[in-house]
Amino acid sequence: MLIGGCLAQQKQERHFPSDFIFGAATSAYQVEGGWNADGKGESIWDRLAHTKIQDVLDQSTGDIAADTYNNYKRDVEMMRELGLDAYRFSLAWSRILPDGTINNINEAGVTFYNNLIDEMLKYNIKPLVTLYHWDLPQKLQDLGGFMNPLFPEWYEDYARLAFERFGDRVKLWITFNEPREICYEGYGGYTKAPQVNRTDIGTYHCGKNLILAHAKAYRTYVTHFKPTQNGECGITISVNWFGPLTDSKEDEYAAELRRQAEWGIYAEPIFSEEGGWPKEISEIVAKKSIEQGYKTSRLPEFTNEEKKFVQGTYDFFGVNHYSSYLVSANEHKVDHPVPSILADVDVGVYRPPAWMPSASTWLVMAPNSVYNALTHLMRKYNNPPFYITENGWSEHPEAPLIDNVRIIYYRAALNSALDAIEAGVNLKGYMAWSLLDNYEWTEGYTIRFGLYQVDFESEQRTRTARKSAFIYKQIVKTRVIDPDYEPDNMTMWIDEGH
Ligand SMILES: CCCCCCCCCCCCC/C=C/[C@@H](O)[C@@H](N)CO[C@@H]1O[C@H](CO)[C@H](O)[C@H](O)[C@H]1O
Repeated sequence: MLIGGCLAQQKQERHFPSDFIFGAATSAYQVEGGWNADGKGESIWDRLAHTKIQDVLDQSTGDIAADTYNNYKRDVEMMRELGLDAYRFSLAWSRILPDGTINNINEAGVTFYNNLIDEMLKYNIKPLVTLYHWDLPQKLQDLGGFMNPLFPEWYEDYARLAFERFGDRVKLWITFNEPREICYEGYGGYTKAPQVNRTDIGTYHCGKNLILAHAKAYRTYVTHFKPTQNGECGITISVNWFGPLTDSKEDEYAAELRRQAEWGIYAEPIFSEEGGWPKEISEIVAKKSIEQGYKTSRLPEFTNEEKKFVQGTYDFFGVNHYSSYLVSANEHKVDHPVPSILADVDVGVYRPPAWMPSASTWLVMAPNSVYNALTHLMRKYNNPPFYITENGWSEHPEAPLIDNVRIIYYRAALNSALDAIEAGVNLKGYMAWSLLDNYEWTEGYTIRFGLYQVDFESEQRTRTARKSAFIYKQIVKTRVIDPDYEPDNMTMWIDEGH
């Protein structure tokens, strides 16, 4: 089209599908507070925050956090303001089962989640419920937690109760949030509760028990609940992109090994046609284990029966994606504990300085990040239904409400998601992390991810919409990413019908 003698750039509006689900995400320990309210039992994060306060950057706890336990109606109002289709939150296992076992149900805890779910459904907001988001009942950790071979049975009992009590209204279930953080950081390392730090076997033994627990819960859902409740059940895996630093074969192989270490060991047994652990890392760990004097591999093998039991246990693949890294076979290596999973794969990781840093050391703004991760998973696992269950940008507490960098990040990530959809990725939805500022684990309240700012000094934990909330609201409403959209002001409202 020619206007004034020049070719006018027509805005090529790309739309998200009309049935695409936009939402936001949180987790119980990070937002709820009420750490011991109404019969709730102690979790491993209560224990860490209360006994290892020196390991938390600002010596804070999640005892109150954003006080969602008392402010959930305000949180639902914020979901309405954003016009969300769905909201992802997690159940605190120890709020429902204080000692972790099915013998002692805390009805007050069940009531809290029923109230939250009912308030959301009043306004047609779909609950996307994570059964486990890192806050194991301490009483189960006292028995070994994820290292105990009985863990899959404990977890299946808990999941079954959740399906019984909430499954009439909850149609999207996530068994675990981020096996990597649960196992590698919590059992193979020290950076997450319960800080077991068994670098040699923690990641691997936790990983096997977690995967078996996931499969038990999934099969229980499909057999006993799905026929009447018609919901879907999946798992959320932390899938940041790890690509080769150069196009050399060594770096390509090194990148594949790092992907296997970061998320392949959890995805392959569930989503791959072969099942079981990824071949390359399995062979490496077996060889190194024998060289190191172990009688058997530090990565405990699945039996053929277990492999079959785990394979195909999904209705969708939940992807938590934030950033990318470049992997080298020989450069940028750092010392890792020996033995440990990162020493096993023995590769280097690099991020170009041009990739803008956030407030989180691990999170930088990388080009085509969502596209690279999702198209790789599509090709590797035959394009299962995907939900991006977390994606977001962090800033420091003093950053202004006019959070223009977060807006750049979200627009780039959502454009990359559209690129992935156009490439054929079966992407069904996107959950922004996070609805509101929350307790960022061992970084306490020093890191902020919220579309809504939380004043943690105020009694009522006042929530205030950041500019990014208005931008996200517009994308949710129009299903279009308009790079020029600017809100008229910073006063939030609820659109009719929400
Ligand atoms: C100069 C050094 C260059 C190399 C950098 C070091 C190598 C890093 C190796 C990659 C590590 C990536 C770990 C990142 C994981 C995150 O994606 C994951 N932890 C996100 O978890 C979710 O994060 C949310 C916001 O932080 C929130 O905490 C939520 O509960 C989590 O599910």
